[in-house]
Amino acid sequence: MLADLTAGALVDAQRRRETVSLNEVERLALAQIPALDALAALAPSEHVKIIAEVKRASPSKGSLASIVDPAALASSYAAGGASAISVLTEERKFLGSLDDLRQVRQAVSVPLLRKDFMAETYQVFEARAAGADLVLLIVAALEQAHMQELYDLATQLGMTVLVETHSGDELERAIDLGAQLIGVNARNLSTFELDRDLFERLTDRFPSGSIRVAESGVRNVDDIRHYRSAGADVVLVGEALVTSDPLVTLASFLEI
Ligand SMILES: O=P(O)(O)OC[C@@H](O)[C@@H](O)c1c[nH]c2ccccc12
Repeated sequence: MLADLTAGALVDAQRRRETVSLNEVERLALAQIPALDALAALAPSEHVKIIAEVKRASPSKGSLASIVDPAALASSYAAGGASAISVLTEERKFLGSLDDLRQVRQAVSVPLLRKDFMAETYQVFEARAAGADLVLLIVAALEQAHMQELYDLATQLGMTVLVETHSGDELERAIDLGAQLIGVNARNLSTFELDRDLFERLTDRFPSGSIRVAESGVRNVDDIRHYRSAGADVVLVGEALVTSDPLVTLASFLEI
């Protein structure tokens, strides 16, 4: 469940911190070339935009794809027209790593999202140091004042935050942060239940000018159409891409 995933991610960050100190990771973050403008890349347009995810496994489904070369997969996502790429860096259940993110950064020039369970400033600096342009903050995992602190740090580092919600109350909290890029995850990260109609129920409550992201549960082009007709500007897709020919699948999605 969500608390365990977050606790595990914090233990792993603590371990890395023994090798790379907070001061050092901050220095590396500030030495990076500036972050790409993800809000521009994901701005509403005539067709739906896709954030394509590098995802080997998940706690709800187990192994999805071996992905020996994340950079090669990301290159085909970019070639196929993905507007941004999400790289899962959580190690325990999603079998990702920061190294995956670094490799992908070398291979593509579209905005990159570090997808992980972020709960301390160290992880935000790490994301930027590894080349991320965006970070994920999950409202259900964070207390508001702490989330604001992480949000503000990411913004100061030039990154964009994708704020993930799973209810109307969480959406309010995302809006209170000042979030401009807001996601609704169809999957409840505590029960792993999927609700593909949740986005549709929340879509009217997004502030005007915000970018609406529908996350999870896409099986095929009909699911993209469903999210799009409910008002999604962007859809975040993992499993359907890693278990198919990503170029073919993306081409069909981007017609919507
Ligand atoms: O593989 P899917 O069902 O297309 O889902 C992708 C993405 O939305 C999902 O991986 C995700 C959404 N929010 C998260 C938070 C943490 C880990 C993973 C996620």
